Amino acid sequence: MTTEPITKTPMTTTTAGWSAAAPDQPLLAIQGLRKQFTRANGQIVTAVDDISLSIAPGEFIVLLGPSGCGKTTLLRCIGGLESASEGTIEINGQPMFSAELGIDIPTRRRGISMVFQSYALWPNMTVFDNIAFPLKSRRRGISKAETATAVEEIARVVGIADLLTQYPHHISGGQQQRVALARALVDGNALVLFDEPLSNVDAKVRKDLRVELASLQGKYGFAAVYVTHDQEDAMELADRIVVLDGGRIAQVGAPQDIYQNPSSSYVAAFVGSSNSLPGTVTSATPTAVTLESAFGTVSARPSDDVEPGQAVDVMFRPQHVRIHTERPVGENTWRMCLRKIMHAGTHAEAVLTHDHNIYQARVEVDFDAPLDTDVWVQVAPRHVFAFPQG
Ligand SMILES: Nc1ncnc2c1ncn2[C@@H]1O[C@H](COP(=O)(O)OP(=O)(O)OP(=O)(O)O)[C@@H](O)[C@H]1O
Repeated sequence: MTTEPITKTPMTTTTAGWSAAAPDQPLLAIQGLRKQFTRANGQIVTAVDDISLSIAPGEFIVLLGPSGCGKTTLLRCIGGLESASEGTIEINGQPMFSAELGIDIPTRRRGISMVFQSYALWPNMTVFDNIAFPLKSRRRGISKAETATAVEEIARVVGIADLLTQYPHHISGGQQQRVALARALVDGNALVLFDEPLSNVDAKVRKDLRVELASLQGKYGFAAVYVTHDQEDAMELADRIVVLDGGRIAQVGAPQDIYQNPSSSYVAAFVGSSNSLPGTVTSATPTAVTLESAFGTVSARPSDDVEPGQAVDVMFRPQHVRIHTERPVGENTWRMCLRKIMHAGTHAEAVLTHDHNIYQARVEVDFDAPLDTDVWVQVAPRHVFAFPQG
């Protein structure tokens, strides 16, 4: 597993003309970070558990995982809203936090911007003043004219130039989030933290904002740490996804890499959809894993993590399932009953059952076969994973 940053050349200046980090050093370096909370009943929760991660200038990192896996706590530690219990955080080579050395630089001096799910706009300020706020609160302020230029530029880029005199409660949720985005970007900080910023807007606006966010990042070159439990956000936005499980890193990698080579059944189930059933390994060689399951003998791709006799989760993705009405030649050919076809616009999902268990296969929109009849299902061994159980 790599926790090193990918190489990507960011722009070295941003909206307000600040310099980003040198491309050859990580913008953000986290070492051995741990955060424990004590609940009201005295129970200790380890929300972040020994996380080490480096992020390159201009890199877009998504922290992905189910509720309670520690995404927000990790983000809040980076932002200085939470003090970790152990470990270090450096931004641009400068220590921001060290439990050992007692360093804990306040949020406003970390050189970061934040965008929250709740927008967190000032209700009594116009859109203009909300966006201008970070510039006005700088210790060495900039002139009124420079502020106006910066605000107008970023408002134009995020598509809210006509709303500058409005108050937050007079504009839509999607527009409010654009204001929050503009406020985060106007200062030109090289690192922007996002905490589920799209979860309060409807699906269409979410999609639009996601595309705009990606293009803004391309334009301004800021690095991002983006928290979400939405795998579409993660797949579309991330240079690298960090999948968290119980406060620990389960896997780090480029979206396609994680999708195609998940390291565990936890990751396979969370990134992309998958079918799964239990099995027992009968042989494991450098070229193949063979196992017994409710489907009979199954051939899976090779894995260093399993050995004969081991109980495993057998997993395969719906888009790798082929459905045939006549028995095809080859391995991993199973008889299933076709129960339903669910249409989803560009494709369709066939719902199949075997021994009362449900499996899914992605099919063409025009796929047609009689329901409640038996079909043959085939999955190439290279698309079948065998993961140790647990
Ligand atoms: N202030 C707190 N006091 C006690 N426990 C906390 C506190 N904040 C978070 N936790 C616990 O730490 C763990 C991680 O929480 P965190 O909010 O970071 O998860 P998350 O992945 O962001 O979840 P969600 O997606 O639901 O926001 C959870 O078990 C949570 O209950």
